[in-house]
Amino acid sequence: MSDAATQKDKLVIFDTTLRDGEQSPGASMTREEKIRIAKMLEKMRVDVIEAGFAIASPGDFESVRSVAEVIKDSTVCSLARAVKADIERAGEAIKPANSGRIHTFIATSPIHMQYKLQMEPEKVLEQAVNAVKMARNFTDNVEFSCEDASRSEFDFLCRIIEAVIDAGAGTINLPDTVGYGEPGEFGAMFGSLIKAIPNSDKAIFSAHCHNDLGLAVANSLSAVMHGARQVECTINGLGERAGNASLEEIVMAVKTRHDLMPVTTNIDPVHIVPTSRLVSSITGFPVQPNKAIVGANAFAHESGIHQDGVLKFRETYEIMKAEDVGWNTNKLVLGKHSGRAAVKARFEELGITFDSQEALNEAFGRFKALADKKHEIFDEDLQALVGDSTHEVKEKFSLVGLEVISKTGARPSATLDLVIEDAAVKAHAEGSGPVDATFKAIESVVNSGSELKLYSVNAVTEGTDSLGDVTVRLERGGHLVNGVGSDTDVVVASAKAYLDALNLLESGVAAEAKEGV
Ligand SMILES: CC(=O)SCCNC(=O)CCNC(=O)[C@H](O)C(C)(C)COP(=O)(O)OP(=O)(O)OC[C@H]1O[C@@H](n2cnc3c(N)ncnc32)[C@H](O)[C@@H]1OP(=O)(O)O
Ligand SMILES: CC(C)C(=O)C(=O)O
Ligand SMILES: [Mg+2]
Repeated sequence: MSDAATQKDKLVIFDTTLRDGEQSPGASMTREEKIRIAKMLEKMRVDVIEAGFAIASPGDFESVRSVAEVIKDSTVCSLARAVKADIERAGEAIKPANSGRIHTFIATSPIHMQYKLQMEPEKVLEQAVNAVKMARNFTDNVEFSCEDASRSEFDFLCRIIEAVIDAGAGTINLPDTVGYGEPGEFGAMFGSLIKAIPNSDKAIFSAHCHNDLGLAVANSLSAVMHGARQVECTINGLGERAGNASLEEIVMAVKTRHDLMPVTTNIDPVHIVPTSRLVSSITGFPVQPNKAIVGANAFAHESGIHQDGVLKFRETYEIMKAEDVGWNTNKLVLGKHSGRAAVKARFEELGITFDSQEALNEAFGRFKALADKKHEIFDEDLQALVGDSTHEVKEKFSLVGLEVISKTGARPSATLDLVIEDAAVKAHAEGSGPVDATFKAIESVVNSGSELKLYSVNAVTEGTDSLGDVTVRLERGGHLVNGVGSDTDVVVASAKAYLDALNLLESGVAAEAKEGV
């Protein structure tokens, strides 16, 4: 019986990212990559790291061996079929480990025994017992798995489990190999087996669930509620087909719902997000934004009502703390669903305050108009929004509408609807590009007599839907002005910046007054 068997409230976390996770098509890892991940798992205080399947290839043997050499605080494990060659190879690979485990398995379901193994149940039982005994020659930490346990017959499970415990297995793993289990039924299987098997108290029972029906975590938790004290899981739920149960979800579920599952893990959850990122970058498997715990949106709120709640009292909409699992902070994403409370709070964080409710309302109106055009409003967008509205300048010229035609092989043209001193004016011109055509069209009706000294455009945030921030510097009679304009359409932003500069010229505002724009 292993130590953990004596700690009834300790849940052993067995990570199989490096073995079952690696079985995801396309997720193969090199020895160095496995070592990097193993070190993070050790830092996170994972109890058992299944580092590979030593017989699979010389490379996998080396990986398991190297992980066994460098990892000091976690148990390092290799998988092995219930055959001599596999067990010897696994034993050799884990030899350098401070604490090494051999995990041997054989299928116990009628369908696997008949069609895959082509073995009679009695032969399977005999081979399982021999495998466990053989493994015990290398280590006293032996785990035995009844592959496809959820489709196996209860009486046969009872017989084989009792026999392998007697043969020296300290952990009995019951995998839902094909993700067929349902939480009620899967959990009940644990409860019934633990009750029925006379020597069940000599071993830790373990759940290993796959996600074919999206039930891997639910099945694992149900097993825990029925007596399982080890769960096998992977970072980001990586694994064969639809994946394995995700480590981060199980650990945080057990922690958050301790009222329902009175068990504790050794895991330090603050390393969860960095480990998730490392696994994702090594395997090239991205984490979906809405993935629990480690997805980019897991602690992000865009809705005004939620943001208002979180600002007043975080727990209104958060059951965990972002910082506890390794995020810097939770995130109030500003977008079209946001309300005044979140927008005002963000402005204040940027050092922008409003003298009156009207001023806030005006900025908020501009924010909503921009949010209708852009998915996410970033800090730079907010700064540009306010910058766009802070000059105390008489608006002699303003833009109503703009149409540009830009066709390959044809000269671009721009048609603008302007208001000049309260009168509607149409302007049209061609140019060497759409911006040039726009500026020429404005000049065709304004005749400002100014000279363009500088034109610059910046995408102030990332992404193709980002806000274009344009600066236009005009000079007339030694008088320099910097006009600015922001829009998701850079030609519109350019027209706004040009008209802003003309308004500044008309108002006599000097460029120095707006330096730093
Ligand atoms: C549910 C799981 O995740 S199980 C783990 C799955 N992971 C892997 O298979 C990855 C690594 N595997 C490999 O590299 C290879 O399959 C190896 C090296 C293990 C075996 O390769 P091969 O000898 O060429 O056999 P192959 O893979 O074609 O077939 C598997 C053989 O193992 C037998 N077998 C399968 N499971 C077991 C078991 N647990 N115990 C004993 N024999 C088993 C099969 O019946 C089959 O035997 P047969 O060749 O007599 O028909
Ligand atoms: C080898 C076993 C534990 C396995 O991965 C499974 O049955 O899914
Ligand atoms: Mg598996």
